[in-house]
Order: sequence, then structure tokens, then C-alpha cells
Amino acid sequence: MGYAQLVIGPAGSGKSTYCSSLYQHCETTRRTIHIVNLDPAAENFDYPVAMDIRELISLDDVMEELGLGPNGGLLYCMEHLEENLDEWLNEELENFMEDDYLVFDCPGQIELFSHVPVLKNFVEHLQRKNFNVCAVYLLDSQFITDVTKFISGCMASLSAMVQLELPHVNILSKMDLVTRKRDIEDYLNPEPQTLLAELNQRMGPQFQKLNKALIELVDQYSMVSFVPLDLRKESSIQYVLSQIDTCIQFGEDADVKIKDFDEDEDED
Ligand SMILES: Nc1nc2c(ncn2[C@@H]2O[C@H](COP(=O)(O)OP(=O)(O)OP(=O)(O)O)[C@@H](O)[C@H]2O)c(=O)[nH]1
Repeated sequence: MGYAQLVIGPAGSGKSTYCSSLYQHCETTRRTIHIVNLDPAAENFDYPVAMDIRELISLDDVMEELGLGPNGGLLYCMEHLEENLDEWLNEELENFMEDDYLVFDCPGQIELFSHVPVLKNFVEHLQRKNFNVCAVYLLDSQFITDVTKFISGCMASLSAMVQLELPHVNILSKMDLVTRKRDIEDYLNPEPQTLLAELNQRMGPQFQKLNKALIELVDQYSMVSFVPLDLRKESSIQYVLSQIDTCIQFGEDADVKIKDFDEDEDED
């Protein structure tokens, strides 16, 4: 059984920085993780790249050879990846051991986790290869300065959740930039009635039914709550990691083995 995080979220939400900080944290705690670059446009990395989509295809080449723009080029690259899952990905995965933990740093194009099935197929391929996968959705804390932005962030996350059908952890990134914690507290564990009242205040009366439906939707998917991440604090990174580990049942075998061992000792 392998373990994997699929790190997604809008462009600039902090995915690569998160991957790099996670890598450093794991090095400090003597835990092995491997970071995989799935962004064909990425150029610089602050982490050792264990597997790199650019060895299969790069955005620059596609734009030059096919005359595509950055977005069309990126989708072309991702579809090329999808066509090469059996060959390229399988071959790359052979470099890893059974219990390895991979973290996939994905591109930020929103269509990849809203309606284009590439990532969904990618995930299903990993699952067939016996990986437990968790989606880690990053949202920039600077983005949720009011209720309307919060709801739009939730909707984007929800669309990824529904499309990928994976255990899902939402992270509010760049918490070091939040000067007044009070401003975002309401959004970490949102109270539906408070959100609805705020939303109704912000929008015209003709939207009240829609607002109610939106808040009910957010409430029903109670997973649309966010874990704050402050990369300056090791404890914050550790907390986020433990939430994700629980989702993919990482470490459960180890616990069982230790427990079995203790029980064996007691019997002796
Ligand atoms: N202050 C602060 N800045 C951050 C943090 N995380 C990321 N940034 C900055 O935000 C910008 C975008 O970060 P990236 O990690 O490149 O974001 P990304 O989601 O990988 O971006 P794309 O690859 O374009 O999708 C960079 O300038 C980072 O330095 C954080 O926790 N705190």
C-alpha cells in the first residue's frame, strides 16, 4: 500500500511552498516523503524533485511546437500525461517502494479539478496501483476577507471534492499574513446562520433563496471547513500533516504492529 497527497488549489495559493515546507518538516522529523512535480510549466523547485512531468512533456515545447497559449498548452500536457499513465507513470512508480509516501504538486488551473477529467483519471490510476490518496486543497487566507469570497472559495473546493471523490482536506494557506485573526475565525468553522445573515446583508433581497441554498450546501458538506496553516510554525505543519495522515490511514499499520508487540510482551 502506497500513500499520496494530491496538492491542488488555485494558482498562487501556495502549493509549491507547502510541498517544500512539508519536505523540510519531514526531513527534520526523519520521515521520508517524495515530492512529485506535476506542473509542466514549473521551473524552479525548493525541494528535491522525485518525479517530474517535464521529463515526459514540457509546456514550453508544446507552446512552441503547437503554437498554443499557456492554458491550452497546459491542458494539452495534462492530456498527454493521461494518455501515458500506463507507460510513463507506471515506469516512474517502479522507483518507489510499497509503503512510500508521494506528494503531487499540481498545476493551479482551476479547470483541472472542476470539469476536466485528467486528475480524476490520474487518481484512479494511482488507486489501481494500490495508493491511498487524499486531496489537499489550498486556499489563500488573503482571499477570504469577506463572506462572498469565502463562499466562492468553498464552491471551488467543493467542486474538486465532488469531481475527485477523494478524502479531502482544506487548508487555509499563508496564515502568517493574517494580521487580525478575528477576521477569519468565522470562516474556519463556519456557523451557517451567521454566514447566511452576512450573505443576505451583502446581496440584494432577490438573492435570499439562492443564499440559503448555497449556505445549506456548504453546511451539508461539513467537510468544507478549513485548517489554518502557518508555515513559520512546525506545530502547524505537523497538525495539517496528521489530519491528512488520518485521512489516508498512514501509520495505522505501524500502530497495530507496536500494539501487537506490546501485547506479545505482556503475554510473555
Ligand atoms: N507569506 C507567505 N507567502 C507564501 C506562503 N506560501 C506561498 N507564498 C507565496 O505565494 C506565492 C505563490 O506561492 P506558490 O507556492 O508558488 O503557489 P502555487 O500554488 O504553487 O502557484 P502555481 O504553481 O502558480 O499554481 C509565492 O510568492 C510564495 O512565496 C506562505 O505561507 N506565506
